[in-house]
Amino acid sequence: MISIEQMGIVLEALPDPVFILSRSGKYVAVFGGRDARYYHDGTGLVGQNIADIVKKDKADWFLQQIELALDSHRLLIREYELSGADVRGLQWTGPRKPIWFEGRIQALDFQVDGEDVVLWVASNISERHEMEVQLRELSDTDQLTGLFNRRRLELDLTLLYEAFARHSVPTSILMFDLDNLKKVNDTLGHYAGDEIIVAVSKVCRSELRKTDIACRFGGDEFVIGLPNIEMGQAVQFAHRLHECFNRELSRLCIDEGVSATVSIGVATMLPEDRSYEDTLKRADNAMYEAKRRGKNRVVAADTTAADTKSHARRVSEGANKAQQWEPSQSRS
Ligand SMILES: Nc1nc2c(ncn2[C@@H]2O[C@H](COP(=O)(O)OP(=O)(O)OP(=O)(O)O)[C@@H](O)[C@H]2O)c(=O)[nH]1
Repeated sequence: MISIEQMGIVLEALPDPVFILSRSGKYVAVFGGRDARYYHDGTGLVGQNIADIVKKDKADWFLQQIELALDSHRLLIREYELSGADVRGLQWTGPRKPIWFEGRIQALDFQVDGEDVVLWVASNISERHEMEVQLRELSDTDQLTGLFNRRRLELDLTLLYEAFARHSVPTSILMFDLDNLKKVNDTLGHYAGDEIIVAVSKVCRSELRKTDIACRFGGDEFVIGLPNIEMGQAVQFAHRLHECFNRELSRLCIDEGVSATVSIGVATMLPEDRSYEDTLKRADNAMYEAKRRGKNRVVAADTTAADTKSHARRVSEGANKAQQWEPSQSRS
């Protein structure tokens, strides 16, 4: 049999800190978690209330989890970030960086001072979390350019479409494709082609806002999502981008007779659109219209309601009617 004293030693030896917290957020007891490489010493928290030592939004979140665990009587598992600096009164001996925790929260079948209590085991999962973030970034990123890949674009455009449909946030899409990349590859080699793809993505990165989404759609095709941008602004932006592309690509000193340019199609989300794919399709059509008209240009898709309604028919007929932007059309 383990004695009460031995039980106390076992609790203190627990590698992860274990808190007993009351429904109102009082730290009733703290055990274990003594390794300062992973945890701050929490013994000073006993007797304090979470609402008095942690910022309000975080304290509210903790209280909510305690409530949930008590009401459901089921084990709750939650991940959260907390820094030593977030908690008033902690001794500054633990990790300097914010810690990612996995909290396991379980209701206990007894009360302390007339209050329900939970057991809260807090495990430091910072390394695992960092790895998960890196993995997520890798699975979202195109290897050659560092831009987002198609998978991530689809997720982000879905969110932009929801913001457009629910809150009427104007949103535009640019689709562009390199001109003559095959000839560059065939004449100057695949690395020269890669260089062009990378140069174009660098221009995207330097010209876009943080909230814009740039993606390599595949091969030599790219897509840019522009939240809060209406058609006129999108067309203006596309022209600016086009100039930057030309400037950058001409600096690459491609041999005479072999040069890469860019054809851009522009479309904006319309109330008739059922999903972002409708908008993307119009941008794609406009891009092919740019190719058809001789490449190296910007073409804006039709945006009038009548044109939009007949869009599907035009596409199925292969007519691809699109407008080329003239400065007078701009609505900056
Ligand atoms: N160097 C390089 N080439 C690629 C890459 N991905 C796709 N390509 C090439 O890009 C070309 C894309 O095909 P197309 O768009 O029909 O070729 P294009 O010469 O640009 O034709 P236009 O768009 O009509 O001007 C193909 O030759 C692909 O092999 C890549 O990652 N690196």
